[in-house]
Amino acid sequence: MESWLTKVGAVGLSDLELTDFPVTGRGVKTLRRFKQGEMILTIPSDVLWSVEHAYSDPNLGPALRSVMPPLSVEDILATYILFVRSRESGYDGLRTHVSALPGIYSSSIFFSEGELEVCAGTSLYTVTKQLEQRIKDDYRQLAVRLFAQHPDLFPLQKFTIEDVRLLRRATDPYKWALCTVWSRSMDFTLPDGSSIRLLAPFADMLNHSSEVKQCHAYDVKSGDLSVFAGKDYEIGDQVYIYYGPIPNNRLLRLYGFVIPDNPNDSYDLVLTTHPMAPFYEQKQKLWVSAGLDSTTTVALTLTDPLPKNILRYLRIQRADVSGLAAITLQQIDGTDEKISDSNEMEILRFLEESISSLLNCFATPLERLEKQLAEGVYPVGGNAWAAAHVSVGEQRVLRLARAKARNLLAAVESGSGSRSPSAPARCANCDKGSVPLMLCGRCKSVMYCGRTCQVAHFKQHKAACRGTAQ
Ligand SMILES: C[S@@+](CC[C@H](N)C(=O)[O-])C[C@H]1O[C@@H](n2cnc3c(N)ncnc32)[C@H](O)[C@@H]1O
Repeated sequence: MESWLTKVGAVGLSDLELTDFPVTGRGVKTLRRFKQGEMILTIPSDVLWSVEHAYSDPNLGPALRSVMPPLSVEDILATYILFVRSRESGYDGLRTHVSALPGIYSSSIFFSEGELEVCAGTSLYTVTKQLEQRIKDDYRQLAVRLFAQHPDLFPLQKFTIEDVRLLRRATDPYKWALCTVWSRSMDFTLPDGSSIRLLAPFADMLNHSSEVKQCHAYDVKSGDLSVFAGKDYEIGDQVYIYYGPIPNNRLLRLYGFVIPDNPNDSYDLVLTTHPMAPFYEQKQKLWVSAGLDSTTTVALTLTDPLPKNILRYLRIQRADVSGLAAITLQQIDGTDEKISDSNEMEILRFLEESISSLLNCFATPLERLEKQLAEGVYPVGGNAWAAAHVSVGEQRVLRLARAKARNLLAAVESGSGSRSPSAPARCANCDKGSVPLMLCGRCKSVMYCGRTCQVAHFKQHKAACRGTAQ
C-alpha cells in the first residue's frame, strides 16, 4: 500500500511506519522528529474513497447512479469497498488498501448476548439491539435496489448478509463493510455548509488520542487529505489524530473501543409526548419556537448533566392553559425561566423519578461494576470490559443528573434556596438523604455526607467538577 501511495503522489510516508502498539493495536510510528503543527502526511485526492469517486468509477458508477432515490453515503461507501474487495483484477492500488484492513471489528454489533448484557440498561444496549433490525432492513433495500439489478457486478456471496440468527458473525461482508466505514471514515464540513465523508488509505491507520486536537484536514481546492502533528513527536512515537469528543457508548458502537473514565461520557435522554396529550398542537408550536420538537433527544453529559433544554421541554409538556400563556409571553420577551413553582416542582419530581427508574434498569449498579472492574472480573480490553465501561459512564452521568434535579427541586420547594425536609438533597456517592451534607467546595453543585464519600466519588466527579467550577 505504501509504495502504491508514494507512486500516486502521497507525501510523508518515508517518515512513517505501521507498527503494533499496546492498547491501540496497529498504528503509525514516526521515523523522525516532528514539531507541533508540521505537516506529517498528505494523501492525494485521487485515491480517497468518497461518494464522488464511487459515482465516477467506470464500472460501479453507472449502477450506483441508476438507483433513485440515491443510496445513503454509508451504503455507497460500503458498496464501493465491497466492490473493490470482490474484484480479482484491476483496482490494484485500492485493493492493497482493502487487504490491509482489519478482517474483523469489535463494534458492539458483534457482541455475544452475554457480553451485551453487561451493559443492559444503557443507551448502547438499546441502540445495538435496534441496529440489528436496521442493518437487516438497509441490506434488504440495497440488495433489491442495487445488487439484484446487477448480478454481474455484485456476486451475491461477496455482498451478502448472513441469516439474522447469525447476525453477530464478524465476517459478514455487508456488516464488515459498514464497520469499515464507521470506524475509518472522516467527516468534514465544507465552506458551503455541506459535508463530505471519506476514507483515506494509510491515514486511516492513525489511532485516536485526546492529547491532540483536530489535526487532520481536507483541502477543498485540491481535494487532498493532510495530517499535521498535533503535538511534538520524538522518533518512535505513535502519531495520533483526534476522532472528536466521543462518549464511550458511541466509541464502542462505531469504533469498537472505549476510553476508561472518558470525560465525554453522556446519556442520550429521549423526551417524547403522545399526540393525544392535552393542548398538543399548541405545545408543539412552543417546542418548535424553543428550537425543540415533540420528540427531542438531549445529551446529558458529565459537565452538563441536566441541560436547560430538558427543563424547557418539560415546562411546556406539563403546562396548563395559564402556563402555556406564560411560556408564550416568555418567548416573546426572550426570557427563559420557570413558569410557576408548581410546574417547576412537577417537572423536577418527574425527572428525579424517571432518572431513578432508568438507573434501576441497569443490569449491574455503578458501585458493583466499579468494584468488578477494579478486581479484574472482566478481562481488560475484552468486549465485556468495554461494555462495563459504557455502563459505568452512563450511570455516572445519570446519577449527576438526578442529583442536580433533586437539588433544584429542594431549592424550589424551600422557595429561598434552602432545602425543604420533604425533598432533601442526597449524597452524590451513597445517595443518603436524611443526614447532614456538605457541598463540594470547588463546584458547589454536588453534596456529600462526609469526606469518605467525597474521596470515593472524586474519580467520577472530577470532569463535571472542572466543568462547573467558576
Ligand atoms: C481508523 S482505525 C485506526 C487503525 C487501526 N488500529 C487498525 O489497525 O487498522 C480505528 C480503529 O483503531 C482502534 N483504535 C483507535 N484509537 C484507539 C484507542 N485510543 N484505543 C484503542 N483502540 C483504538 C479501534 O479499533 C478503531 O476502530
